Amino acid sequence: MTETRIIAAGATTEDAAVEASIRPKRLDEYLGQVPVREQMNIYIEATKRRGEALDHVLIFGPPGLGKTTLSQVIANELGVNLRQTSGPVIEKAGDLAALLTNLQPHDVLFVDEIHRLSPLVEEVLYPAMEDFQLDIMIGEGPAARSIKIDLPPFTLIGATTRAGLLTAPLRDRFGIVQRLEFYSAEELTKIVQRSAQILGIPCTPDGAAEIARRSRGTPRIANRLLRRVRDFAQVRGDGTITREAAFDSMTMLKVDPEGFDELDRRLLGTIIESFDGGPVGVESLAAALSEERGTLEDVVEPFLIQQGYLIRTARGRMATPKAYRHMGFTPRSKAPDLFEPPAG
Ligand SMILES: Nc1ncnc2c1ncn2[C@@H]1O[C@H](COP(=O)(O)OP(=O)(O)OP(=O)(O)O)[C@@H](O)[C@H]1O
Ligand SMILES: [Mg+2]
Repeated sequence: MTETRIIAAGATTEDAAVEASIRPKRLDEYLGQVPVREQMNIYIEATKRRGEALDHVLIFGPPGLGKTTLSQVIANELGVNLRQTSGPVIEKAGDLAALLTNLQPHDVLFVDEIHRLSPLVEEVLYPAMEDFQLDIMIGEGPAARSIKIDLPPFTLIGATTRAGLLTAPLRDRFGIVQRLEFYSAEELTKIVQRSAQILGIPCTPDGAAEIARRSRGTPRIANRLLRRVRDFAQVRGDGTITREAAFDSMTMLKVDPEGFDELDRRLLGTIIESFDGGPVGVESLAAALSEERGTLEDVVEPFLIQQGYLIRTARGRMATPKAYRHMGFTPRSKAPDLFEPPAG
């Protein structure tokens, strides 16, 4: 089950409790994501000087990379209120109207999972984003009429795991689009060190680096592994997270040196063993793994692709020679033609 993966990128309740204390609040605490940070710094500064609302921001990236955190950092740096909601929660146009009419000028409305807004709600959002105007129907039947309400200038920050899930008209209404990338081991080492310091966990640089290396490029996973390794270090050692403590506990947790967990390995193993290395369509793969297609696409594949273990071709997913070697197989000798047209 995805939910029980130690390195699952989704948030657990325990994460939520600890995240409150270690979540960065200012831009200079938001580590890594250098281009994003530099750009946002300029946009925020310029907006403040002009005394305007920041342009609407779309943030996309796999789970746990810092979308919610960035939206909070932006609101903090702007010195405005942040209202948080999510796509599936806004059921009716009226729900959105209630949220928008309660905003103070320049406030930020954060809509998580914005790709899950209903089409009706989206329609209402367009003029709100473009002209700060609400166009809503009140009443029903012959008595129905449309009214216009002026809104305070506000900033919509939308977050989604994949930009491709958004409708084009919605995507076009965001002036700023930021894509979060997986973090490097060096960046994650800094994140682990910062969290360890806040939580009062003694941790050597080597220990932090070992945790970082196995965190699948994801801060949420790094922070979670830090807490698990702390347990281990407290029970088996003197409480200090050393490289050995990190190494041993992660062996016990079955997080491999690449940060892959069981689902990553099952996915690569299945492509190699059951589908001869691919190409295999994502639906067949999901069925073979008894996982949802969305989980594979949003959570598992992005990191494997970024790390060069998996490629997407017109005909499906393929395991790379690197994947064969990691899984203990000999790579196939003949490189398949990647540009073969899709089978009829
Ligand atoms: N740039 C960063 N620097 C330091 N810590 C970070 C950074 N980004 C994220 N984190 C840490 O990782 C945790 C997860 O981040 P966050 O909740 O923002 O991810 P998300 O992208 O919103 O995930 P989801 O898709 O599940 O909503 C945060 O609590 C925070 O402590
Ligand atoms: Mg989030």
